[in-house]
This record gives sequence, C-alpha cells and structure tokens, in this order.
Amino acid sequence: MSKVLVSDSIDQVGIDILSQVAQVDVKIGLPPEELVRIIPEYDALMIRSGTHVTQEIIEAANNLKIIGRAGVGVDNVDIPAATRKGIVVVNSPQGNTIAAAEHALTMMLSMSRYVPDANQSVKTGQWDRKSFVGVEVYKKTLGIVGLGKIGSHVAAVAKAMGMKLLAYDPFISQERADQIGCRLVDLDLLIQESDYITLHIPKTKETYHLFNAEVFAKMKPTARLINCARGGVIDETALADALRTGQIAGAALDVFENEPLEADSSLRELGSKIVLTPHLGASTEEAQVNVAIDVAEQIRDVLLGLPARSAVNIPGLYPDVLEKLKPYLQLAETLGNLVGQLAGGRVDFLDVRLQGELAGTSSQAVVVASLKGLLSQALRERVNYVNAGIEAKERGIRVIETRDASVTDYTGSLHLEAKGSLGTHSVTGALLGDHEIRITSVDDFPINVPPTRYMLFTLHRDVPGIIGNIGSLLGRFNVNIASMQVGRKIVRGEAVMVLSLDDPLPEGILAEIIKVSGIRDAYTVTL
Ligand SMILES: NC(=O)C1=CN([C@@H]2O[C@H](COP(=O)(O)OP(=O)(O)OC[C@H]3O[C@@H](n4cnc5c(N)ncnc54)[C@H](O)[C@@H]3O)[C@@H](O)[C@H]2O)C=CC1
Ligand SMILES: O=C(O)CCC(=O)C(=O)O
Repeated sequence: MSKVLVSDSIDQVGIDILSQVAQVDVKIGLPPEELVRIIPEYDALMIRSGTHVTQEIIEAANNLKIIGRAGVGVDNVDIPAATRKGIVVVNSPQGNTIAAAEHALTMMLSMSRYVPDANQSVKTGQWDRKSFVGVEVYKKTLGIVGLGKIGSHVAAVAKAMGMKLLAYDPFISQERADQIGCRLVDLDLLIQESDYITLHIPKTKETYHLFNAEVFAKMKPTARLINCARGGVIDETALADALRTGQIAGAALDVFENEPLEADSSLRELGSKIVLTPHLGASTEEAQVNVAIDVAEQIRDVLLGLPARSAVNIPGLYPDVLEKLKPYLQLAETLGNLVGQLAGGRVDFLDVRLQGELAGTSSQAVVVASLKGLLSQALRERVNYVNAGIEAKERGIRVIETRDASVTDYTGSLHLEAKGSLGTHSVTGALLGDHEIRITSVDDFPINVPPTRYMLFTLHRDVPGIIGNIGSLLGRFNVNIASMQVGRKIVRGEAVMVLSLDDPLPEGILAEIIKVSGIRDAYTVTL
C-alpha cells in the first residue's frame, strides 16, 4: 500500500480521501532534518505553506511521486528539483481564492477604521473614541497589482463599495481588465495615484522587493498598502521606515519574508499604522475543505496512475487534452523509443512533426511523450512526463516541432527524426482505429507494421535472395520470426526490411547479418 505523509495541518476530509488508497501519516511541525530522514518511506507528501520542501528533502525522496500543496503558492517547494527528480507538484489554484480576497478586503477596511486597535482598547477597559477616527474607502482609488483570480475578486467587491479601480498586470489583456472594470495602467502611475494598493502577485525573481524605498517615496502620504500575497514582494525594512517617517499612512500584512515573523521585527512596533495577521488568507472553513479535497483527490489519482488536474510542472497535460491525446501519447512514446534506438546513443537533435489532424492539437504533450520514449533506453523508469523535457535539455538535445496538416495518409500521424551516434533516422507512425499503433515508415520507406517487443530493421538492396538469407541466418540462431515486411520506393532499389521477432537477438548476430550480401545496415530494437 502507498504511504502519504501529511506534514502541515489539513482538513480531515482530505485525510479521508487519501486513506481510501494509502496509509496516511500526519506529522506536523517536523524539523527539516527529520523530514529528510523519513521522506524515503513515502510515495506522496501533502503540505500547506508551513513545510519548506527543499532540494535536500527532494533529493532524499527516492520513492516520492507527488507533492500536493493544499493552496495556491508553490514557492515553498523547490519545483526545479522536483521536476528533475520526476516528482509531480500539484496545487489547488482556486480552492482559497475567495478566502484570500475577502481577507485582503477585511485588512483594507479594518486598517481604515483602526478595528484591531479599537478592539484592543475596549478589551483593556477603555472607551476611547477620539483615537480611532478612520477614513472611508468609498470613491477612493484602489490599485490592484496582479489581476489574477484573487485580484479580480477583490476588484469586483471593491467596485461594489464605490472604489475606483486601477490595475497593473503585464500578463493581462486590456479586454480582460475592461471586463473586470479596472483601468490597466503602468506600475508607476498606479503607485502615484492609488489611495490603497493591494498586492496579488506571486513571489518571483521579478516581484522580489517590488515594493521598496523608491516606490514608497512615490506613494501618496495618505496611501495604505495591503499584502495578502507573498512575503518578499515588499522590502519590510523599507516599509517600516516609510511608515515611521509618514511617507505612507498605513499597511496591512498577512504574509512576511520570513514566517513566522521574527519576534524582534520592526514591523511589530508600528502601533496603529500597521495591521498584522499570521498568514490567515486561506484560513476559512470553506477554503480549507476546498483545498484539502482538491489536492487529496489529485494525490489519490496520481497514486492510482491517473493524471493530476492541476500539476504545476507537467506541461500541457490537462485532463481534457490528455483524454483526447492519450493514444497519440502512447504512439509518441513508442516512436521516440524506436527512433532513439535507430539513431543510437547520444541523440542531439529531434524533430517532432505532427501531421494530419494531429497538427491541430497542442503539441507540447506529444513532444514530452516523444522525449520520454527517446530517453527511456538510457533512463528507464527514471524518465517520466515531469522530467523528460528537463532531462533532454540537460543532455543537449535540440528539439524542434513542426506541423503539416496536409499529410492525410492517416487521420493523424507523427513523424520523428533523430540525429545520434548512428546517424540520422526517421520513423512515422499512426493509429489504426482508436488506439492500435502502426509504424508507417522507417527512414521514409513506407511500411505498415505494429510495434512488437523485439524487432530487426535492415537497410538493403532489393534483390532476390536477401529475405531467404536473413531468414535462414536467424533460424540458425534459433530466433523465431513472427512477421516480416519490406518497404521500398522502387523495385530493386534501396529497401527497408522489418522483422518482428519472438525472441531477442543473441549477441553477435547483428555482425553476421551485416555480412549478408546486399545488406547495407541492420539495427535491433527492443520496445
Ligand atoms: N495569504 C494567503 O493565505 C494566500 C495567498 N495567496 C497568494 O496570492 C497570490 C495571488 O494568487 P492568485 O490570484 O490565485 O494567482 P493568479 O495566478 O490567479 O494571479 C496572479 C497574477 O499575478 C500576475 N503577475 C505575475 N507576475 C506579475 C508581475 N511581475 N507584476 C504584476 N502582476 C504579475 C499574473 O499575471 C496573474 O494575473 C499568490 O502569490 C498566492 O500564493 C493565495 C491564496 C492564499
Ligand atoms: O496554506 C495556507 O494557509 C496558505 C495559503 C496560501 O498562502 C496559498 O494558497 O498560497
């Protein structure tokens, strides 16, 4: 039975789903060295934002197939390391959208009306109304940085509260911003014109310390900043200075560069100018149920050999695409494996040509499947859909994708050409019916054979006697021929012979085959 480690607090509904297919161990708050020690036992790891899945943990995770992040941000997982190791990383892209958006709005309103401080003063026996005169958000300008799922929901609610909306998001179209009712502007203008700025961006190289001393100097002195996205997108030292010196009026933060926030952080000493929460954006009952179900189902599916619907490191393999392409992916893997063996080791170039109806589909998954097949001889079960692309890149394999919808011999076909240590070779394949694979050409010689486990390919001159000679040679070595086919372009010209064999070819027989008069070259393939 598979084993799943849950290392952050997850709603019970998620544990129940996982328990249908696996032994589930819940161990919260493990020190990193303990995680490194026990991770080899596990097939899956389920986390929230508390566990940092570092390269060291991933390198030790020799049985891990999937890391499930019950939430959106995957910046606490070393994705490149997981990808290299062939571990799928999944998240829940929408399960906590509403919770995070509502938290940002809560922060904006409670900061504007000094709710946390007023609450504290009443609870400590005071009745002070003068110190807590707030400001309204009505008719104020809200600048939204990152107009994705959370940013868009914040926009919809803020609009209903009568706020004017500006947005900065270099990856969002004007049309989408118009639909949401936001004016799309550049970051400088947003910074200068906004009364409130709310951040809904991921933490990346580009967004690290995006809000810094220079930015605070350009903001209105009455402006307030909200961050319920990720710590690290704000330079916290510069923010503390800007608040202390009155460069900006207030800030409300749910996330921090280091979590938990350091006990001596200067952010804790800014009184009513700042509202702080301990990363509570996703902490609603509803969101926790949503993300637990979403991610546990994906872990369950992957452990059962099914695809995950929200994998962040498998390109283009969304379930609907996958369902349609599945037979073609099998074809691509088979042809990749075949052409890789014909071209010999050290392949440095692969042309993936999608033909007929295949030319109209998303090519990414087909390319990944071709690479998986190509690398399978070298990497065996270590190569999978997650790491095939990166493994190919690290081996210096240049991949090009081409499309030719005009090829209509079959409904859809795939042509792979590889250059390796044995020269350049090509194979084409198509599907017979829904999923029966046929190899339809080798080195541009037309054939029509199903792939079988053991195969022999020869390049030869099409003259009488060759087939008989090869047949008797194989007979002498006790190799049984299951089927044989010759492909040629002209009679008595160059030809290719494909034999499906019941047995693997014994050592040394290839050298004998090449000696047969008329044989130019011979290759054995094991699929
Ligand atoms: N505080 C909390 O508990 C929670 C925090 N989050 C965080 O909120 C953030 C947003 O989440 P979603 O809206 O679900 O993600 P999303 O992917 O739907 O939206 C992110 C948006 O940021 C934009 N973006 C990326 N780079 C940018 C840049 N350099 N400048 C401006 N915009 C940029 C993208 O185009 C995208 O539209 C994430 O960092 C996520 O981790 C999410 C849920 C809960
Ligand atoms: O798991 C949590 O509570 C944090 C959620 C979060 O930050 C996210 O989903 O990106």
